[in-house]
Amino acid sequence: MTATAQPTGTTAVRTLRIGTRGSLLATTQAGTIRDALIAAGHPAELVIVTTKGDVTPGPVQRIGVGVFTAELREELAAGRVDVAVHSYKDLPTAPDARLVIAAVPGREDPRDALVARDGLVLGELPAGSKVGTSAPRRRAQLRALGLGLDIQELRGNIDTRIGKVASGELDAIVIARAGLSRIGRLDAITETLDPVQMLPAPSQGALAVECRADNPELIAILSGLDDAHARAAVVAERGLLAELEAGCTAPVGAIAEVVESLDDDGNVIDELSVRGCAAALDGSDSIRASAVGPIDRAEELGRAVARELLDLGARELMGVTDV
Ligand SMILES: NCc1[nH]cc(CCC(=O)O)c1CC(=O)O
Repeated sequence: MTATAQPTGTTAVRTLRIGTRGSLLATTQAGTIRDALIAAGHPAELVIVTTKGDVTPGPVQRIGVGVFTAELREELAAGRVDVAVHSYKDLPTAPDARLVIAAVPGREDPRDALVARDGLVLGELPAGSKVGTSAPRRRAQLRALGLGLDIQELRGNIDTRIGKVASGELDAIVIARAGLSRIGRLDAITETLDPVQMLPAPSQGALAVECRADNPELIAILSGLDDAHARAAVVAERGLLAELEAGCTAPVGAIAEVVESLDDDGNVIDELSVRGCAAALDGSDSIRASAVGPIDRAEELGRAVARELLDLGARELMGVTDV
């Protein structure tokens, strides 16, 4: 903080306005940031911002990348809110020069989860089972497993999605485990999908805490919420996505994890493991690549995995259209 910063923990502190979407998931996520700021001595409150993604029906790949985050970013850039909390995976890969992601807090489990009727796991679903998901990445990877599943469009908030299994409209859905965790519905999960079968979306389960780039005092306050390992993982996964020139609606999965390895002298050190995949939307093929390297070269590692995917034909594969 600079010498001109207001003293904290006193009555002189202005309440920080945290912009969030109005869904239960979004307000719960933003609520954790509000609570952490208050605990650190910075009064904060939530301000609900309605986004195009909240009011437009239809698949996200048709309404456009950034539908959940663009309005929130405009409110932030215009100074109507001080902080925005996003699901990181909903942000476009292109940076917004007016803003900075001042914190990537500790991340939830990034994996996808299956919510199926009768407690079934993926391998137990009979061919022809109706499985709801509209993310092209999930659709492509599910098809590539060759289980003969009937993949159906699915949107709406988490409760609506789970409700379609409870009502019998669908046999199962695939959804981010993090979302269920945040709203206290882990009980609905019948299987957490191993990344060997289903690689999650780049930055799934992570939050982006954003503010204006011209506010160093606020950046300093928010950086107290940053988790170095979560940030490194997200930087690698997003680097992979950016190198593929793809967005959150592309059939691309990635996961980066901090793992322990031995250095040349036999000492245990933390490294970053990065796995990525690109799949044809029709499930006809999918390719994978991986790398392990220093945590402080996260972006480079992610981009290197992406280049390997490109060498293996990712561009052509991602061009295969839906069936
Ligand atoms: N695109 C919608 C979205 N954005 C963030 C989450 C879940 C929470 C997260 O990944 O952080 C979801 C729902 C889902 O993919 O099932």
